Amino acid sequence: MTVTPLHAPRPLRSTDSELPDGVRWPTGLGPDIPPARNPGTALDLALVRATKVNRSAVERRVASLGGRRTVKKEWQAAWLLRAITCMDLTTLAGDDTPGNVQRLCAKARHPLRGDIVDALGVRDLGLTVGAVCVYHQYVATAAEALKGSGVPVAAVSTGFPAGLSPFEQRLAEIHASVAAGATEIDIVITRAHVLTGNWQALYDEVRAFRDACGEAHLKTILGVGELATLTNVARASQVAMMAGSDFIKTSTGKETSNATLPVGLVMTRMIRDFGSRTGFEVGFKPAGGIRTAKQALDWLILMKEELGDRWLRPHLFRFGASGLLTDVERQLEHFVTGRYAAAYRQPMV
Ligand SMILES: O=C[C@H](O)COP(=O)(O)O
Repeated sequence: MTVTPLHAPRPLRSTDSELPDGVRWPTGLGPDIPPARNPGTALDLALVRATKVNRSAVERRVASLGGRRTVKKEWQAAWLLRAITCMDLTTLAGDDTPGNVQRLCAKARHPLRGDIVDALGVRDLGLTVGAVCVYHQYVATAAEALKGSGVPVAAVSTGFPAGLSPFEQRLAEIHASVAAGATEIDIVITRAHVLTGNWQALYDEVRAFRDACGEAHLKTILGVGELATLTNVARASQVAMMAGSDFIKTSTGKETSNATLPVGLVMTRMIRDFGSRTGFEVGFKPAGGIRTAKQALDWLILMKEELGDRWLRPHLFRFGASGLLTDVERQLEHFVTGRYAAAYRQPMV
């Protein structure tokens, strides 16, 4: 199959009618019904090898997205609230401590300052982020700090970020994080399997990680900045879904190039194609370098355009981001006060 920019443009305002009225919480999208879990399929090598991506077509389609929709004022505030609910609030730093993980979890429970929440009139929503994402070392700390909040703990795993530790060790890492309280596991693939076209090895690896996760949900990080071509990104996405991934995720945040819209377009097209062939809805998580509210809106527009409203919900969409909430909160403060605050007014930890 070839990825081409064939998606018909949609009118701007009419399709926004399912978005919230003013800053009142979006009720028009219906409840966030979890999708049936993707059990995976057999590896379809013929399909994988036949998949090719036309880079200039992808770039044209991405360029057209900016003009397709703009969200302003109260609509923008509502979309930004939505972005918060889809955020995997992340800390993956060498200097992480139990103290800053606990403070991050407090922020995850109450992502916006109380005065902004009240000014927006959204206190009764009990707004939280989608998850907190940490190294295995801090899973138990985060699980304890988030107890009773309904916010899940996600652990990066399997030798994150390079994914090159011994295979048994990578499996053991998943088991340990699940035992410590992680209900979402973000694994990294062996990029060499993609670069050498060893799709069977990639499939077997992701399948084994999925089995090790048990009930925990598996997010498969492709490390797109190290996969050389968009065709490889498309093929790796397919194999990851065939092997039973619940989500496919762009990046670790540690590569030179991380989440970009062209890569996002390719991966969402693969999700769409997998869904139409199997009936299973796979989630998408762009991660790495997403720092501004404007970027968040661009990603939400891409999701709405390419996959539809179900992918504007945390069951099927997450941002992996360590710094995004600061700017989102700043923009929401501007919306309610008309002034921009300094970033230190929205401390993360
Ligand atoms: O999975 C999440 C990423 O590591 C976050 O990357 P970031 O620090 O660039 O936001």
